[in-house]
Amino acid sequence: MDSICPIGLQCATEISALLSPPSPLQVQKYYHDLLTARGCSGIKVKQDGNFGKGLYADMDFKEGELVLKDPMLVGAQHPLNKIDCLVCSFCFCFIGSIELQIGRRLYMQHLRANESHGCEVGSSSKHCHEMDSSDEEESTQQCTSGSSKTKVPLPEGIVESLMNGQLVLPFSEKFSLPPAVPCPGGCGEAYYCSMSCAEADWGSSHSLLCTGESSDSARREALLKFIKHANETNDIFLLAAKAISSTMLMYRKLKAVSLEEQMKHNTSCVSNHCNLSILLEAWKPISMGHKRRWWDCIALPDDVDSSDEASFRLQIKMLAFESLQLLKTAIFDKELFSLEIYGNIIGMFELNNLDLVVASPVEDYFLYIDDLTYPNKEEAEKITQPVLDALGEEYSIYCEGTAFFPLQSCLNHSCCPNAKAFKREEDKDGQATIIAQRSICKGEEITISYVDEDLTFEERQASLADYGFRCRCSKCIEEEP
Ligand SMILES: C[S@@+](CC[C@H](N)C(=O)[O-])C[C@H]1O[C@@H](n2cnc3c(N)ncnc32)[C@H](O)[C@@H]1O
Repeated sequence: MDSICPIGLQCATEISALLSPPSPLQVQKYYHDLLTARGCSGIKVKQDGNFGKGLYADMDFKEGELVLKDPMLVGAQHPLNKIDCLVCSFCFCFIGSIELQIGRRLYMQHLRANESHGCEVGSSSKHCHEMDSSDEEESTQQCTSGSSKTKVPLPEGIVESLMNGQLVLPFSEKFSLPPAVPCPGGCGEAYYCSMSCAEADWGSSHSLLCTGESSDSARREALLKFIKHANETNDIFLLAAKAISSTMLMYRKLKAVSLEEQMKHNTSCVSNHCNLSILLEAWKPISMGHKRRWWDCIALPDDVDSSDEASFRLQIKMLAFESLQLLKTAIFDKELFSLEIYGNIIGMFELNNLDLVVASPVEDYFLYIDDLTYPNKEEAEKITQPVLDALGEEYSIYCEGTAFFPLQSCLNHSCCPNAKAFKREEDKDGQATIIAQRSICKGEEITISYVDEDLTFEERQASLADYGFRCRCSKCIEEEP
């Protein structure tokens, strides 16, 4: 990041500016502008409650009414889920064709059949919060999709024909998907539903994270090491890399605009102060999220004794340090993004993120075949039944990942909430969807439950400790022994 932080300086001013929380005025303006830009009416972000900022109703909502659809700021598909679902790396919609989705999944599973699936280090089950029980069941498929207990493999040639489009499944044209557009950088990892998604991703973060031929080879090597480390430890590092890359790229864009303006008006502003304000502008969307250092806020896993807490937290800090060193070699070589900042970005994801879930069209396809009548059904099933047998019980798997949503992350918790982050059939599109659980009056704070509302008082408080607070809602006060 040229001239923000010249080599030799320690970037102390910049680091402390990035770590300082935005002023209430800046917060108010950011969310006002965001809601206006999205044409989002009926809600407001306010900061005068007891728990920092919160989301408030600016109109009455009826029970079951949609309160908010919130597109993500930054999100990523879980690495293991990439085996099962080919989705646009920017908007996460399914791409290719029904045949490609199925053939690719069978092929990839075959390749991985003998590989062991490691568990993530330092990952928290909280990323699953706000899912209803049926979603939880579905989400476990990600870890079990390798199971071949009930599967009858298809011949390799058939799998290949599904992937290369030679074998067309009956009625699949009714479920057409956008063709897969490969990453313009040639990494072979990212695919898109359109050129506009490819360009948007390239401009917002992928140009710094692409491992394709067009990237410098030394950086590519470093990037591959960073990605491997994240895949083997915790994929939240990939999300942090996206957040940092998007800040760096936005800084460059804003700097270029500022230089152009200066040239136009024949003025000059090359001071560090000028660069710092551009940097803070680029950092603004990330600066707004509630943050704590990752190693301070991560929940202590059940199998770690409280007497070992200090060493566990140190281990997590070391893991973040390792990841940051790899990332620095790959995408920047100065000291701007310190361990403290990296820890705060990851901590922000830990405290705010929601599951990213997108429903698979493969499920709709097989349901359609099942609903056909004689003789179409019998004819179609001659071809589709062996495919279903090869896929096994989990014939359809959702795209799953984790994402930070700028407005949803303003919602405070209550054990008797008035809203819920539902994943309804029609809402499985990668956005956060907030639905009124009962009628909500204008002016009321909108709350969701971060944990299962049916847990006992003690269980709820134990789960909420992961978010760093004890709940004092009316239900908790009533139930407190
Ligand atoms: C997802 S954020 C919610 C927005 C947050 N209030 C902010 O200022 O950005 C979650 C954090 O808000 C605070 N919080 C949310 N609900 C709370 C509650 N019922 N009691 C105390 N703190 C709460 C906790 O610090 C929690 O880690």
